[in-house]
Formats: sequence, C-alpha cells, structure tokens
Amino acid sequence: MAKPRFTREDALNFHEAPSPGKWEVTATVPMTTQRDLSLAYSPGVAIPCEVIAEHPETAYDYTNKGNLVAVISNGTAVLGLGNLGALASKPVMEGKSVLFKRFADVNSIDIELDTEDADAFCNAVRLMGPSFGGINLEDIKAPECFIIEQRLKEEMDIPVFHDDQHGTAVICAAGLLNALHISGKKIEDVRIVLNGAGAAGIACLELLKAMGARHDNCIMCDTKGVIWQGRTIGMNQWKSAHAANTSLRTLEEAMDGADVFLGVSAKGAVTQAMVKSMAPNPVIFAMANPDPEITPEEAHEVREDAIVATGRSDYPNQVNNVLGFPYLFRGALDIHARAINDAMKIACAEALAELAREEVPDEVALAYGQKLSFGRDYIIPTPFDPRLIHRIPPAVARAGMETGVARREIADMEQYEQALKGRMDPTASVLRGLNARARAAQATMIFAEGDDPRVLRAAVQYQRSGFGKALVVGRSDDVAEKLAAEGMADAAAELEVVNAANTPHLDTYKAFLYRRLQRKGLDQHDIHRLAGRDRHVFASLMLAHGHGDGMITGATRKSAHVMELVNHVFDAGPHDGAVGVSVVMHNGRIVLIADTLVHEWPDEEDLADIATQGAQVARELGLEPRVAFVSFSTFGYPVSERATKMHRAAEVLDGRNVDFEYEGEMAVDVALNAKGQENYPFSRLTGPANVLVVPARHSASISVKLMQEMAGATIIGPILSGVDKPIQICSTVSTVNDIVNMAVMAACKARRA
Ligand SMILES: NC(=O)C1=CN([C@@H]2O[C@H](COP(=O)(O)OP(=O)(O)OC[C@H]3O[C@@H](n4cnc5c(N)ncnc54)[C@H](OP(=O)(O)O)[C@@H]3O)[C@@H](O)[C@H]2O)C=CC1
Ligand SMILES: CC(=O)C(=O)O
Ligand SMILES: [Mg+2]
Repeated sequence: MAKPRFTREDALNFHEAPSPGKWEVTATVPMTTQRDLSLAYSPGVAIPCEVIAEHPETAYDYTNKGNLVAVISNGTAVLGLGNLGALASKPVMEGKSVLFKRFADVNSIDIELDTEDADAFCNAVRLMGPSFGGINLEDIKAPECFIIEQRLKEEMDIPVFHDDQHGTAVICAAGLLNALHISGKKIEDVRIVLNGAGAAGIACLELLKAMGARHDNCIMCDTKGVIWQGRTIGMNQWKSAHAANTSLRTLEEAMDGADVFLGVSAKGAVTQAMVKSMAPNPVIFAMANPDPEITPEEAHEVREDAIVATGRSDYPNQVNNVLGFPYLFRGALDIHARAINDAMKIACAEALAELAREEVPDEVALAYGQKLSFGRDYIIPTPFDPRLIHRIPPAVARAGMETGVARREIADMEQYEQALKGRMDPTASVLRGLNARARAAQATMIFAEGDDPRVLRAAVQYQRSGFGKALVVGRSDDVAEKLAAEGMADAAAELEVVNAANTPHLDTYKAFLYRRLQRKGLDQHDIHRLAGRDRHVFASLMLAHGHGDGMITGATRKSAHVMELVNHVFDAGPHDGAVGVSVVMHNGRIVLIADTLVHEWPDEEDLADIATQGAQVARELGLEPRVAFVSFSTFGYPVSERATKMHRAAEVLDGRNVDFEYEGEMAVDVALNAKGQENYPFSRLTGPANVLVVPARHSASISVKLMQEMAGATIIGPILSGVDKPIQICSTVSTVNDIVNMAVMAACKARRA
C-alpha cells in the first residue's frame, strides 16, 4: 500500500478549518447600495421573474440555473464504505461539489436526502428541478439507483446523471481502450471479469458491451460469486441481464485465464493467486474506494506484465470518475442540454483515451514533477491535466448537439475552447507545479523556529507530505511538549531536532562565524552567544555548511531583525544582489511585488536589479514576466521628484539588454489593467504586468499587507532571491500553510542550487 501522505487528524483538520466543511456561497453582484438592493431584490427582481414566467428558457439568462448542478445522495453506498446514511455522506458530496468547481468551474451544491424510499427520493429531486441546470446523483446503492435514475430522467428536462454508474463507466472505458491498445488485444476478443454488480459494475459492463465487448466473454461477480444463468440467490433484473452461461461459480475460477479484471466491489476482494492465474499482459482495474481490491504492489509482485489501475490519486493510473463528471456536465450545461446521453458519454471516453495517447505538454510534466508518456503507468490523463477543461467539454457538447439534446447550439467551437481555457484559475497550477517540484527535490529543510507551534506543524506537514526531511532547531523536550499540546504527540518521534547541544559541528560553526565577524566588532564571546543561542544564526550556519538544503525562519520575529541575523552568515544585503519578492495570488491572478524585504529605498540601479530578480522568480513560477515600475504617476505625469527614479529605472534596463518585457513608470491601475494600457499605445508591455517593482520597502509592505488583509489574497513570500542558498523569511502572521508554502519554494530552489 502506498504510504498515505496524511494522517486521520490531518483529514479532520482539513475539514474543520478555516471553516467547517469545504465550500461557501459568495455573491456575484454588488450588494452595497440601496440601488443594488432594489435591483437584486424587491422591486427590481420582479422584472426577471415576469420574463421567466413568460419565457422559461430565459432562466438560463437571468438566474444561475445554467451553471448550477446539484450533487444528491441518500448515503446508501458511500464510496466503498457501505450505507452510512445521508448525513455521513455529506463530506463526499461537498467534495464532489468542490471538484465540479475546481476542475470545470461548475457551481455545485450538495444535497443529502434522508430516505431510502425511491418514491420519496424521486419526488424530492423532481420538485427541486427548476433550480438546477443538472442533477448529479451520487453514492446511491443498487438496485434502487437504477429505478431512481430512470424515473428522474423521464420526469425531468435537465440532465440526470448517476455518477457512480456512468461517470465510472466512461473513465473505465477510456482506460480500458488504452490498456488494450498497449497489450495488443481487441475489446471483442478479451475475457473480462467484473467484480461488483452494483451501480458502477452494471454500468461499466453495459458501456463496454456497447463498445464491442462480447456478452459471452464477460463474467460478472458479486458477494455470492459468479452471476450465472439460473442463479436465484441475490439476483435482480439488472444482474440477470448480465448472467453468463457458464459452469464457473467463484471469482477465483472466473479469473483463471481472464485478460481483464474490473473491480468495483470492496477492499481486498482479489488475491495474488487470482492475479497469477490471469492471461499474459493482464489488465487489472481495482477501482474500489478508498481501498482497492488489490494494491498495485501486490499485483505486480506476482505479475510484472500486469497493467494496473486504481481509483486512488497516490498510484499511477487513477481510474476515477473525477475525470468525467466535471467535464460531462460542463459540456452539457454549455448547450443547455436536456440530458446527458450515450453519445455524449462515449465522446467523453474517446476524448479522454485520445488525450492520454498524445504527447504530454511540459506544463503537465512541471505540475507532476515527472515526464509522463503513454504507457503502462500512464493510460489515462491525470486529474490535474490542464488540457482536460478545453478538450473534453467540446467533445461532449458536439455529441449533444449532434444527437438533439441541446437547447442552445455552440456556433464557434474555437471561441468556445478559448472561453473554457479562461475558466481555469492559473494560481492552482502554479501551486501544484511548486509542490511537484518540491516533492521531486526531496530537500532537507531547516525550520529555525522550533519553539513556535505553527512552525512545528508546518515541519510535520512538510515531512508527511513527502517533500523531504524536516530538521527543527529547538530543544527536544520543548518540541515534544508543544507538539503534544497541538494534539500531535506522535509527530515528535518523526522530527529530527537539532540544537547547539547535540550538533557535532558547533566548533566549526563558531570558527566560520568568527572569521566573518571578527573585524565587525564581535569577539569570541559574542560569537559563542550568537552561534550557540540564536536559532536564526544557528540555522543559517547549518545551511551555510550544507547541513540542510534550505531554511525557513521569520515566523516569530520581525523580518528586518531576522535579516540582520541571517546577514551574519550570508551576504544577503542590498548590495549583495539580494531581493525579496512576494507573490500575491487573488481572484485567479498572480502578481509579484518586489522588493518587499531587502532594499529600504532603492535607487534606479537597484530598481533595475530588483526587476531582473523579479523576472527570474516569475519564470521560476512558470510565468512569462511583464515588469512594470510602478508609481503614482504614469509616463511622467504628474511630475514628481519621487517618481523620477521609477522613470529612470526603465532607462537603466534599456542599457542592460535584458530578455524580459518591462515598462515604466506607471500607476498600478495602468500596470494591471489592459483597458488602462490602451491609453498608452507606445507602451512595450504586451499585456497586464505580472511583476510590480515598487519605489520602496514601505510601499511594498503596505501593498502586500493591504491585499492580504482587505482582499484575503494568498501571499507567498517574501522569496529571498539573489542569495545562493534557499532562505525564506516568513511573516509573523504566517499560517501553517503559509510556512509550508515557503518551505516548498525553498525546496524548489534547493533543487536548482
Ligand atoms: N473508481 C471510481 O471512480 C469509482 C469507484 N467506485 C467503487 O466501487 C465500489 C462499488 O460502488 P457502487 O457500485 O456505487 O456500490 P453498490 O452498493 O451499488 O454495489 C456494490 C456491489 O459490489 C458487490 N460487492 C461488495 N463487496 C463485494 C465483494 N467483497 N466481492 C464481490 N462483490 C462485492 C455487491 O454485491 P451484492 O450485490 O452481492 O451485494 C454489489 O453488487 C465502491 O468501492 C466504490 O468506491 C464506485 C464509483 C466510482
Ligand atoms: C469515486 C466515487 O464516486 C466512489 O468511489 O463512489
Ligand atoms: Mg461515488
């Protein structure tokens, strides 16, 4: 089993903070003035009500119906955990809702209905139909799910889609097409054994038969073994349709010589002996969640030639319906579809299979920290593949239009694909890319402030997330005590605590420090105090001597003070090329602000250096830099002595032959706003700036903190650039996540160093 990268406690904390659950509602219209109120509510709201009453299709124009999907469950088959009831299914349903949003920008609300009665369930869903553009049914057990879905499809005029049936079937079909491609077998010829004759199993086999698998070659099993013609125990009409004319009675017998095993049953249902008995190049999709029928390690141990997939994200080949439902609904909603039909599902499966066979672009490799190429360990696209959003929905929408379920046609497909690209928040891929690179770097990170509970939690998270080893500077008993107070007593044994008393290198550190500081007024006594007692200096000395790959500090003391201490060990001052760059992420935009750490009042030469470092950090994040020197004046107006250096900084860069776009000076609303830039057609920026070089550290600090406090922006940094070792200085208000993000940045830099 792959080692989980989180603990039970991590999972509970994730669901509890920053607020209980996983999503909230935000308004998309201004709700500030009396006028706003009169328009949003009575009396203005009466107008769209009357229009919709007369022309119901305009609900797609005047309400959020057209981009709103309900995820509805009664909790009778929650993942593979069984009948946990409506309430306990809510975390899964909230999860599906946020996946809709994250992957396809579909707004979604989870609804848990407390009934196992199919009539009551259907009534409730049917009555809420007007609110939604589509209904995603989830984790409802078989056979009720078949009755419920069929009835709702007949009674409702929007797509009703049982994800566990069709979402799973589509992804399974896509993966199987490619797995067979690799093993050189044809779907018409292969012997398929499917374990789990429920919602997912019945739908998977139905779709595969529609795509060419032969009934006589397919054997379905459930808890009672093989479903054979004539069996009477544990049967229903949906199972009967797949009953095989066979003398085989057990899963073990059925697996002997089979080409394909598909599992949508329960943890551990398959043994190594069963896998061993399969035909050459066997395909094994162990899709039960959260734990598969057999793990890839177990399967590969007995069959090196097996192509193995699971439903989990921590193994290669994740065959999970998350690859389907967001994009199926995106395509369906965009044509105001009445249904999601078979043609749309098959189009989705084929588009997914085709995407996996294409060369994987660098941005995906960057996000995963490894080059992926079509083969046994990559038969299906990964969920974070940014191409999914603009490749799958068009295929689905096209199929819907061709088969007559569209209320609205998409005339310009190219424009539609562009619009789909614009739906994705670039900040997510930047963070993912950093995480993947940090994981690949496996850097040993020094957390200097082991007396701070946030830092300790971050160190544990860094290590448990698989980024590398965390070294914590502090006293062992104090670290253990603080972790216990945080409810993480077990983590004390995982972390290595380093201090002046237990390091064998203290004398080396002191000698090094003395050489650097002896002519700066510090004597041996001062050196002993600094190296032995100051954790910022001690951690810096560890880093300088290669006893760690990067360092995180600054969560407990003001950054200016921390920088003074770090400068005892490193040359990280204004004249050493050091620059602090803060990354501001908000509303799908990423803007870098510099210098937020080192230069108090930079002159034009310094500003040009800062621009160069800012551009480099932008490139490291995967952004093509567009640098603006910002001020309160734009291209010389209003005239001000304070703005002159910003104007001159651009001229300094003119003489340096740099390879990035820059311009200035300009006000922030010109720098960041394409419309604002139209008034300056001579500007050399080809779009809104993404690196802002500000006049001084106070304006940098004010801008960043204002964004953080007022707008709730995510801030990473300041990233200390221009110093040869990765050092990150957090802020005293950093959260655990902020500190982990800083460690991730440092780890990415460590790999390059
Ligand atoms: N990877 C993915 O994307 C998805 C995975 N799944 C997983 O598939 C599994 C089933 O889900 P779903 O179809 O919704 O659930 P259902 O409750 O509708 O069906 C479960 C089926 O599995 C059978 N079953 C249970 N345990 C065993 C066992 N040990 N051996 C053989 N058969 C068994 C049941 O048999 P019986 O009829 O005899 O009771 C039943 O037919 C879950 O683990 C779920 O997480 C589901 C959807 C998507
Ligand atoms: C993935 C999913 O929908 C399930 O396991 O139920
Ligand atoms: Mg499910």
